[in-house]
Amino acid sequence: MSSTLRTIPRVALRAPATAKLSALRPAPTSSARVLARAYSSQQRQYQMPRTRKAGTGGILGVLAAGALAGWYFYSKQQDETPAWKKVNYQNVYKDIADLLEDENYDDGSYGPVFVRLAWHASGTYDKKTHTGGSGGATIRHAPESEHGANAGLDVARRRLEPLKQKYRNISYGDLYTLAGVVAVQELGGPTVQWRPGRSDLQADACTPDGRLPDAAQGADHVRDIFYRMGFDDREIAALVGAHALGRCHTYRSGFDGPWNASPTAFTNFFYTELLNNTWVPKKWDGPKQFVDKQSGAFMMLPADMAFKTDPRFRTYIELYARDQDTFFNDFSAAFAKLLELGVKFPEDAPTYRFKPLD
Ligand code: HEM
Repeated sequence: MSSTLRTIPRVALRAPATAKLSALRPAPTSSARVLARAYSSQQRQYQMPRTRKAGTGGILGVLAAGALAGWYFYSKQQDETPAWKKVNYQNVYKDIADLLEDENYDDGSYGPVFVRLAWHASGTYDKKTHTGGSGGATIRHAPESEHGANAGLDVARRRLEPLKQKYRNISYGDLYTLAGVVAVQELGGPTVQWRPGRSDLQADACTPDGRLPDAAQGADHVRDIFYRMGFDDREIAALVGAHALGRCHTYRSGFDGPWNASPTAFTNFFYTELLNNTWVPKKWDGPKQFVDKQSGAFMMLPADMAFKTDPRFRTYIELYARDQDTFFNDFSAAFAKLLELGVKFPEDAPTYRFKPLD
């Protein structure tokens, strides 16, 4: 077969099919010219699609190559962008806000338990060793997740988990702290500055048990715990005002009941209730706690009572009870500081102050 091919002249091999056909063309009489035109137009009709096909294919090829190159450079650039920069935090804020309400949970809101999650994720910080804090989100790992003080916070983490799946570039540390900010703001509290850029750590970075306050103790213990984090008396007194929110659960901490009648509204009621009520020990077989003498419906922890009895704390309790704006300002600053304890933020991490939703 190959030898047969070799015997055929190269010109014949290269000659287009049209060349052979033109050799068969009749003499150019006028009718023949018509025929020839018809023939050549037939040829054009036959050839044109081939030409057009090749052109479209070429353009498509160039476009595809361009798109491919564009995609390559885009994805390369995306890969080099740190994960925290790929998240739209305003959208996360909105999605967290949408998770707050649930008429079947507690008093109808996950807000209080989100605030507690943000606080317990952050309140493990030790300024001497620079360990703990919200940076690594170690609160989600055992043994830290199992520390007595963290009982019940799995509920908050589970509620937030779908958002971690939705925004896979957000760190748990950013998600948990932002949830605290959203809850404070959406329940009517002050706006709170917040920065992203925390990087999650593994279980080996868990902090030892005992870094969070023990509710059964008094002012000295409370100071030891909060001074270790780097707070002063005024900041401590402002932070504990978060006990306007939520309630104690016997099946979590052993204590029982809300601090006031509006546990899903961020107010200065912790201070007004603490000062204006007479608090008596609750008669029950649970841990020592106090209830208001009048109705017995509201409670105070022994550690809460220390803010009334300790003279230095009491100054601030009185200030915040009569001046909600000052409380809001001080709480906002102290809470923002709490959420950032020990976190090494990227230099270009922006500071957000989200607008509360309507
Ligand atoms: C003196 C220091 C503190 C002590 C001893 C303390 C103790 C407690 C205890 C025992 C509970 C009940 C937990 C349960 O049974 O579910 C609780 C709830 C709560 N704590 Fe504190 N806490 C302190 C400071 C703080 C701070 C600084 C914040 C926030 C800035 C905070 C926010 C909350 C919130 C919002 C709840 C309600 C949680 C819910 O409703 O699920 N606490 N706290």
